[in-house]
Amino acid sequence: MAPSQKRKAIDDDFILTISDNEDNIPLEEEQEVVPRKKAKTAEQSNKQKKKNNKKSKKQQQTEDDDDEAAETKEDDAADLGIWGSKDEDDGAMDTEFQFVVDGQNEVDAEFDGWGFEGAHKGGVKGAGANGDKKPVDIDEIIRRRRERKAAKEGKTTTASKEEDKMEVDGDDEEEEDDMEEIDVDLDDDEEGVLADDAFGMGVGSDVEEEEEEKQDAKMGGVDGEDEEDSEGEEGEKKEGSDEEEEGDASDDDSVATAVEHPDDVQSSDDDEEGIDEEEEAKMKEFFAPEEENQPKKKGEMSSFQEMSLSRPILRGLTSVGFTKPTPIQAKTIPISLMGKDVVGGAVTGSGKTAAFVVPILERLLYRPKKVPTTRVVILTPTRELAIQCHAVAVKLASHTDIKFCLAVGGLSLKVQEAELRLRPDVVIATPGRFIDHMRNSASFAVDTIEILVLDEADRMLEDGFADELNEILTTLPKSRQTMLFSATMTSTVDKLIRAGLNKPVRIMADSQKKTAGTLVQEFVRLRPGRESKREGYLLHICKTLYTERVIIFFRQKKIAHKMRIIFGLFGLSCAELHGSMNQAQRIQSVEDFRDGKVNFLLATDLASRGLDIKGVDTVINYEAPQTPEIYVHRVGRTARAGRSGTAITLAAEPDRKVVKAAVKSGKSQGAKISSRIIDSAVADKWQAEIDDLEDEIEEIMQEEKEEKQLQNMEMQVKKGENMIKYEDEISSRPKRTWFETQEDKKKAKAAGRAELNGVRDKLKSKNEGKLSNKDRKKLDTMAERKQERTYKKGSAERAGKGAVLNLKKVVKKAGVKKVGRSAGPKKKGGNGARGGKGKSRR
Ligand SMILES: Nc1ncnc2c1ncn2[C@@H]1O[C@H](COP(=O)(O)OP(=O)(O)OP(=O)(O)O)[C@@H](O)[C@H]1O
Repeated sequence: MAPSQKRKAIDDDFILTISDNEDNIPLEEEQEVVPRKKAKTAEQSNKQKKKNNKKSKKQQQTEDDDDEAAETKEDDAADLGIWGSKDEDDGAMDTEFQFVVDGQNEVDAEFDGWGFEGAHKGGVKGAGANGDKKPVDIDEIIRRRRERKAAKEGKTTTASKEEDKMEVDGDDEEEEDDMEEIDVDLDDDEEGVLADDAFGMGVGSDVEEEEEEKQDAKMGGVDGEDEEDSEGEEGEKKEGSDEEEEGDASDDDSVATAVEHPDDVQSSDDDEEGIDEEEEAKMKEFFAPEEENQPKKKGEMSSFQEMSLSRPILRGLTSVGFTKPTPIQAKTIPISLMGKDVVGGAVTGSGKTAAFVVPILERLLYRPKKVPTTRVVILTPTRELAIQCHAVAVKLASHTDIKFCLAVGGLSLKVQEAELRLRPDVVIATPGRFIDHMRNSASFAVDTIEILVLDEADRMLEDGFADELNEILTTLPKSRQTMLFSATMTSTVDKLIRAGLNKPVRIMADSQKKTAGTLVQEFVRLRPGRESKREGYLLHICKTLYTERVIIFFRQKKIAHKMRIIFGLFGLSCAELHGSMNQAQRIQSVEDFRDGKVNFLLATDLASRGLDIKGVDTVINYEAPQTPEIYVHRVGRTARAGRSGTAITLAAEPDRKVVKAAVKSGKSQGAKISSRIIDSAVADKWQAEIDDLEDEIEEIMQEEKEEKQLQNMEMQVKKGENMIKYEDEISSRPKRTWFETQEDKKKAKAAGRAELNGVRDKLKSKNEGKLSNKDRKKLDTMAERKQERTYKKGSAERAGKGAVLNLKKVVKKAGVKKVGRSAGPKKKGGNGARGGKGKSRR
């Protein structure tokens, strides 16, 4: 178990390494590397390194070996600084900070972004080989149907009828709206940000609808019934025994089910708005003093060379084209090298991964090597993210002998067990699979872990992961260094306590920014009653406006899949990415999109966090996500690393709350926000085209279902045969155990859903376990939205007076009744992992 030694007090001048074993020197060019003892000696080694590093030619010019030049450079750096010349160091990214994105001479010729090699090597399951489930190919179904149809009609054409039609339509369309893009001030009033009539402000809030409300409430089933549509985010719950048998068992066991919408319910950004005195005091107590995260001199760390990094690490950085640290890297690397706990936040696409990977690698260079030992664990909420993080780490460590193991669900347990037996230095995992190995892989021990990283930490600290995280945190040695990162990093102490941090240094780069400065945010307003035309709007956008390198986010798998069929029918090349797919399919989709084989990636929030796919030009939100935080992550898939990008959100009434928050936050940071007007007639025309295909869509779904059933049957037969053939071996395998019962798992899943969707339980807890009529109404509106019943008429409208009257009434009402802005229910304190009781392990 955990070694009992306590973390020593840290001398600022002394940079901790994983080991102080001086016999251990990095793999290559020994003479180049000076094992670090004191920061002062590192300065000398820097000079040596710089000499040998062609990459740093520029710096070399200014910082030659003589002290004078070095001083001049230091002054220059202090003037410019990564935080800008004029600023007081407020943590914001220098507006002049430039990512050096492409064209670096020494970037590995083969380097083309992060790949999924790790997953392929890790024995990705369900790839269609060895009798595994093959994906059912929608395009193939569409093609077959067309061929059949053509044969029936005596035609030989395989071209899409719809395509032809659209070509005819195309011309007038271009002339129509087309895309009157204007910079509209969405902030029509102080309070509202959006106009009173924006996004159907009145719809769904009319008292006269109470009757209907009750009626709807009787329909019930807002929760439960949605299980099937549930969102797959981490999807690790069923791992372990099930996974091995099922192959892709964890695909539908999501934590993050999209069920409810936070419309009119406090969102978490409300929670965090305005830190009260109590919280401030807690923060002061919890975090290390502010000065500890300040570099000694401004601009001190404006290059990697100045961070005393060893040559193999510098070479790794060079090989991926990182010449200059981003602000979060510049701030985090020196502090992390000291062994301090870190809570880090920086805008999406600003290089957080390297911010924690680089210091880890640097420290590992000096580890004792006689006995291979696993010292580092990096946990992420999704498999794709872990695979990507593994790729980044492997690439950055390409000039070292550091070993990695990728331990995520959906990849072969056996391969991972074999790798873990060799005690790799770093394990990159999703929580479920990590626990599985902790409990069931005999040769894997965690009592040697010295560093733990939680990537997308705010997500990991949510209720859905609570049990898993507690299990991990209480098992890992308490003396570890812990680092948390996210673009939406919470500073709320009660939440952070869970992570078992020890006086963490809080590093918030780009603190005033929530989205990248290079991002343009567009909103397409769907007025009341037009929500049912969403598909038409989307198709119009994808056919005529944003036609390549587009990720489209959906809240439900079901809708994403339907849209995938529609896209196929309209000749748009696309791939899906959600929790109903097995791991091989998920990886295939990302690869197809990354490699440009398809233009559109139709994804759920499984893909909203962390994915770094080069050259994504556009993110489309088919509807607003559940929370402003998820919005930030979704739109952060584009405009990364200094590149430009556009996010476009279809915003109807149910999206109002999140859109409002996004606009408000965007405006406050001076983001580029505009309203895109799309002629409703055009959207209607596309919608009509889609509606005409409704039967065909149904039939395709049916055909797909039958094909899947057939495949399942074949798999069952194969499984049965294997059972007979290898009965002895299979029955002699020790049964894998899990720390949670099925019941616990269900609860955790429900908690995850509630936290992500953030609504029903909060509402209930507000009112002693009961839902008020008003709250029920909100939930019903959400349920209605889910059922795709799109617009509910008010009594005025039913009486033929039109929606306007309704709206007026609401506006009038709003004038009388001031809507309060409460801080929202405060969550109780965390579990305190350090002091928490660990469940006994086998
Ligand atoms: N120092 C650097 N110089 C140039 N490019 C960099 C540097 N550091 C990171 N990048 C690039 O920036 C991109 C984003 O990095 P990364 O994925 O780590 O961002 P992130 O902050 O973790 O984003 P998210 O919050 O979305 O997870 C990557 O493509 C990476 O290659």
